[in-house]
This record gives sequence, structure tokens and C-alpha cells, in this order.
Amino acid sequence: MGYVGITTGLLFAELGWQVTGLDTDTMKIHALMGGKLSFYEPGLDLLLKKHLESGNIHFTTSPEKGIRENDIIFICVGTPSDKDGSADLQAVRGAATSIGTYMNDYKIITVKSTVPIDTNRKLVEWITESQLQPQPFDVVSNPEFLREGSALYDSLNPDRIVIGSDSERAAQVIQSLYSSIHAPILLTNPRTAELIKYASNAYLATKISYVNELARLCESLEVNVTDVTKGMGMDQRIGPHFLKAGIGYGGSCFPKDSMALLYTAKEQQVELSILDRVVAVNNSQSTHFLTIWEQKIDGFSGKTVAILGISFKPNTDDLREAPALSIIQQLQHKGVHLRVHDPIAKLPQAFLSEKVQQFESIETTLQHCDAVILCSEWKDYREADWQQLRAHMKNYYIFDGRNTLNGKEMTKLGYAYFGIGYR
Ligand SMILES: NC(=O)C1=CN([C@@H]2O[C@H](COP(=O)(O)OP(=O)(O)OC[C@H]3O[C@@H](n4cnc5c(N)ncnc54)[C@H](O)[C@@H]3O)[C@@H](O)[C@H]2O)C=CC1
Ligand SMILES: O=C(O)[C@H]1O[C@H](OP(=O)(O)OP(=O)(O)OC[C@H]2O[C@@H](n3ccc(=O)[nH]c3=O)[C@H](O)[C@@H]2O)[C@H](O)[C@@H](O)[C@@H]1O
Repeated sequence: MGYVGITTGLLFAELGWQVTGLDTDTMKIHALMGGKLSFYEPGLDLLLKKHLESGNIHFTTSPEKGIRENDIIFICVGTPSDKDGSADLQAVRGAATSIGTYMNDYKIITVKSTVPIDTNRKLVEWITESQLQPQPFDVVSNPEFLREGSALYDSLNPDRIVIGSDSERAAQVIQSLYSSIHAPILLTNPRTAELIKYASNAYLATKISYVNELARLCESLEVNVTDVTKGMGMDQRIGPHFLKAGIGYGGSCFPKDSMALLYTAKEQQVELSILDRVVAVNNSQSTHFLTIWEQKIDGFSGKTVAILGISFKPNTDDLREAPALSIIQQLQHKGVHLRVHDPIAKLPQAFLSEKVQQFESIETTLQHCDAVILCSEWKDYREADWQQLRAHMKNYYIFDGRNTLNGKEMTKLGYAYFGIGYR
């Protein structure tokens, strides 16, 4: 049970349903039985303890038990990028095979995983093929829109719930599970539901790459991009969300889902030229700003640099596609001595060396540093005592990759402060 599996399970436990959490990873399940999550997500640990005690949730590694004892099955397995950019559906197929093998009466199979168009149709084939005896079932597409770092809040307060099914009866049952959540429900067919998920993620990624490219122009024109996006966001047709310029989007979903949608378009021989550029801008964003910052500091080579925040965003320990990791690799090649900090996330062993070290406190991390590069906007960095921290550093360059510190204040404190898009 990853982010989506455990959050979905705990959401339904909180709504008063009886939930079984099934995963093939025995370590994860044993940890969950003992009230421990395998990842950091605010609020979920308390909810897990609450519902282990209430008895609304229990866990198993036995597909037979998990499938036989439940009427509704949510598939929340991973759908990572394959080498060609398409979504790797092996885990979905594995889950379908287990369901077909062990189902003993009518089941509603609901797909929460992000899957390409027509996967729900394929699921029917995969389940039917693996059935030992014919058993009735319906499939429902019910994509997930939660964000890491606010998974619980997002699940309890979704902007919308999308339910796609060819079976009216199954759609109604899934709708009834959410009856105590106040959110508009969109009932549609599975193919549309599948595409809504990809189109939404790709659109959010587009907003980010648009402002990130705009930030490059702002940098050159000496205009503050944050002021520009503030003014843009005041137009209700644009809205203020997802207009924060930075070193690029990361995480387990925007990068992989953009690639998967591009793959689907290619299969259909339709060009998604805007999304193509969105990906290209994102891939070059950190390099673009490292090059600008390098000029400010007169070359990174031989310097000692602190990296603050390595997770792809605050309030998570997820390092998947984190821009900080790409920045660390780029600076490693330049022979930079890197001192790394994150409130929760740990740098993988493969990154650590004599020249790349991680420290527990911000103070220790900043010792003898020439510069700080802020890669994810944890509250810890916004609320740090930068006046006091200055005493630990050798030189006072701050490169704020998330435009999260107050540039004027930092300048007053004697830092040479540079953000994204002239700040
Ligand atoms: N992480 C996120 O914030 C969001 C993820 N999604 C989508 O949800 C899906 C899951 O994402 P995550 O939770 O991040 O993935 P994850 O990789 O963290 O977790 C997937 C889990 O599925 C388990 N699994 C694999 N095969 C299995 C099987 N046959 N039976 C039982 N368990 C099995 C794995 O052991 C693992 O624990 C993906 O399609 C993703 O795109 C959608 C919205 C948000
Ligand atoms: O399908 C998914 O997995 C999820 O992907 C994203 O959620 P998530 O990746 O957890 O986090 P976001 O808050 O969307 O941030 C993604 C990346 O974009 C960056 N970002 C976000 C917003 C912004 O204005 N600027 C910006 O650079 C963040 O720093 C982060 O690296 C979507 O927001 C969720 O709706 C979706 O369910």
C-alpha cells in the first residue's frame, strides 16, 4: 500500500466502512499492522492508529483473503514509466490476475491507479481470463487527485469525484461510498474518466512550465515574476493556483503522467506539441537557473554549497524525480562540495560520498558554505533565523529555487539573494 492505497483505505475507514489493506509487500503490511507507515505523510499516522483501534481497517498479504472477504476492490498499485514513456501496467495486470483467480462472487473492481485510456476495458479481459469459474463483476474508473504532503486533506475535501463506469449499478455503489463527502460527482464512462486524470495532471504541469519559462523572460527583463503571477492570478479566469515559478516540477506523477499522455497521443498519431514543450522546459529549468546563479557566484567549481530541501516538495519524504537530485548531480560534476539538509527525506546511499554529505541541523549544514541553494520550500527554511545562520557561513549567497524566502529581508541581513525570475 503506497500513498494512494493507504490514503484510500484510511479515508473509507474514517467514513465508517470496513476496510482490508492488501499488499504483496510483506514488510509494508507488517509495519502497517504495527501502526507504522513506510513513508512520511502528515496526519496519516494518527488516522492509522485510530482505525487500527476502531477495527475499521486491518491488513493482509493474502490476496485470497483480501479478495474473497470484500465486495468492492480498489486497485491502487503503481503505474510507473516504462522505458518508452508509456505507463507500465504490470502491477495492474498482476492485481487483475489475483482478483480473477480468487473472486468467489459478484465484485466491483475500482481503479484508483492512474491508467491510460482503455485500461478498464483491458482489465475486464485480464480478470475474465484468470477466472477459474465464471463470476460476475463490474469495473469502475475512479481516479485519484490527492497531492502528497496534503493527502488526507485532499481526500476529505476533493474538488470533485470522478466515477466512470458502463454499469449504472456499480457507479451508484461507488458513489454511495462517498456520500458523506461534500464534493461534486462527475458520472461518466471509463475512457473519459481515465483521460480526465491525465489531462488534469498535464494541464497543471503546463501551468508550471508556462510560469517557469516566463520566469526566464522576467530574469532577463529584471521584472519580478512573483509580482507578475500575482497580477495574473487575480483574474478569475486564470486563478492563483499552480503559478509558482521554481526549479521545475518533480514527483511520482507529473513527469510520468505527461510522458504517458504523450505516448498515447503518439500511438494515435496526434501531436501534443504544447505538452512536448512543457516537458522540455521542465527538463531544462534547473540547468537554466544554475547557469545564471553560477555567473553570480563567479563559478561553482571548488566551492562549498548547502542544498536545503531534497524532497520534490515540502511535507513529504518522496524523492521521486526531485529537482534537488538533478541539481546535486549537476554540481557534483563541477567538483562542488555539497552539504545537504532535509527535515525528513534522506539522500540515497548512492549519492553520499566525501564530497556529498547530509546533516541533521540547518546550522551544521551551512557551516563554511559559500552558498545555499533552496530546492524545496519547507516551513523550516522560511522560519529559520537567517540572521543567526549567517554566522555559520563563509560567503553569503542564497539561491532560492522556490522563491520562498523574503528577498528584501535577506538582502537587509547581508545576503546576496537570488531567486527564480528576478527576485
Ligand atoms: N502518489 C500520489 O500522490 C498519487 C498517485 N496516483 C496514482 O496512484 C497509483 C499508485 O501510486 P502510489 O501510491 O504512489 O504507488 P506506490 O508505488 O507508492 O504503491 C503501490 C503499491 O502497490 C503494491 N502492489 C503492487 N502490485 C500489487 C498486487 N498485485 N497486489 C497488491 N499490491 C500490489 C506495491 O507493493 C506498493 O506498495 C499510481 O498509478 C499513481 O500514478 C494518483 C494520485 C496521487
Ligand atoms: O497524480 C498525482 O500523483 C498527483 O500529482 C500532483 O500532486 P503531487 O505531485 O503530489 O504534488 P503537487 O503539489 O502537484 O506538486 C508537484 C510538483 O510541482 C511543483 N509545483 C507545484 C505548484 C506550483 O505552482 N509550482 C511548482 O513548481 C512542486 O514543487 C512539485 O515539485 C497533483 O497536484 C495531484 O492532483 C495528483 O493527484
